[in-house]
Parts: sequence; structure tokens; C-alpha cells
Amino acid sequence: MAGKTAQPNDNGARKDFMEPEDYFMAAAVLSARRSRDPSTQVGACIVNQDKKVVGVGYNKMPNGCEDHMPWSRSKGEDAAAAVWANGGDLTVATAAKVAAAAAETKLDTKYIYVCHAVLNAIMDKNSADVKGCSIYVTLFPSNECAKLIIQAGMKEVVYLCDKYHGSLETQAAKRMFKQAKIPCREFLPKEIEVVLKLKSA
Ligand SMILES: Nc1ccn([C@H]2C[C@H](O)[C@@H](COP(=O)(O)O)O2)c(=O)n1
Repeated sequence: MAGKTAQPNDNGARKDFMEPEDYFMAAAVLSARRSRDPSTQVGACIVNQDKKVVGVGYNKMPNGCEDHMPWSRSKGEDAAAAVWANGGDLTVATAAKVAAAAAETKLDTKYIYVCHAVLNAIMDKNSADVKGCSIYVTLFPSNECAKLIIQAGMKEVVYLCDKYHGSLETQAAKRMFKQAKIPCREFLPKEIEVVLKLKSA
């Protein structure tokens, strides 16, 4: 980013340092890079009232389950595809397949197994509690995340993306945050892009 203009009493410090909130959200974005979810990678960073990072997390399967749980979104989608693969001919056999797939839907998708980023950030905490903390999340919290944030005593939600704003989970989360008087705000970064190099050229 272009250097900031010199200020009076310039002590020679660099001016293009990263602002604290950009750093906190960048930590959440970087944490999301650890996620194995093929469709949505979510990161969370918990910051205490002294502006210290006290926990980071990303969406992942429970410890020890990383290699055997499904990452698919919906078995039903696969069944629907099977119907259309038969030219849309919903024969008895296909109907049975669709019904069986629907029954397995939940068990064969990631949703009932995956730990959300907020949960993992709280579990990662390096402090006795996260009361009064802010949480920086790359995706607006789900209803389950909202319960954790509220019950853990956090005071503020800062989010990057709200792509599921119409979902029941997000609507329920917003309803609970409103009742619990926990403000949520969309993050507007000062630096649009942060480039990380893990090895100098
Ligand atoms: N607040 C949230 C909402 C969702 N997640 C996780 C759960 C899944 O791994 C993924 C969403 O998958 P999609 O439905 O977009 O395929 O994100 C989370 O960690 N926090």
C-alpha cells in the first residue's frame, strides 16, 4: 500500500503498517486457509479488550475425524442428478433411490459433523474466558455460532461476508444477537489486499 504521508513529530516510524482491525480480519482469513471444506472456508479470530488475539479457528471436522467424514453438501442433490441422468424419468427404482438418498441426506453430508470456525476459535482460546471480546469472522455466524458467542459473553461481531443472509440459520443468529444486544458490523478493510510471502524470492 502506498506509504502514508509524513506526520508532524515524525519519529521515522514506517507509515504503511497494518491497522489492527485489518490484522485481526487477516488472521481470520488466513486461518480459513487451513479449512478442508471444498466449498466454503471460514475463519474466526477472537480479540480481547486489550486488542490481543486470544483465539483463532476455522471450519473443520472434529479431531480424529478429518479423514473419514463427508464434505458433500447434499445427498439429495446427487439423487436429483440421478433422476435427471435418467432423462427425468422418475421410475420406481429411481424414486426408491431418491427416497433412500433423502433418508441418508443428513448422514452423508458435512453439516452434522463439521465444527464451525467460531467453535474452534473459542476452543483455541489462550485465556480463561472470552468475555468482552470481539470476534472477527469471515462469514456471518450461524445460529449455533450465535449461541456460543452470546453464552461466552462476547460483545461484538465483525464479519466480512454475509452470503447466507436469507437462510434460517443466519436470520435466527441476527434475531438472537439483537435480543442479546450484541452489535454486528460488516468489516470494511483499509487494505483491500494483503499479500503473504512465506519465502523471499
Ligand atoms: N457461520 C458459519 C457457517 C458455516 N460454517 C461452515 C460449515 C461448513 O463447513 C461451511 C459452509 O458450507 P456451505 O454450505 O457453504 O457449502 O462453513 C462456519 O464455519 N461458520
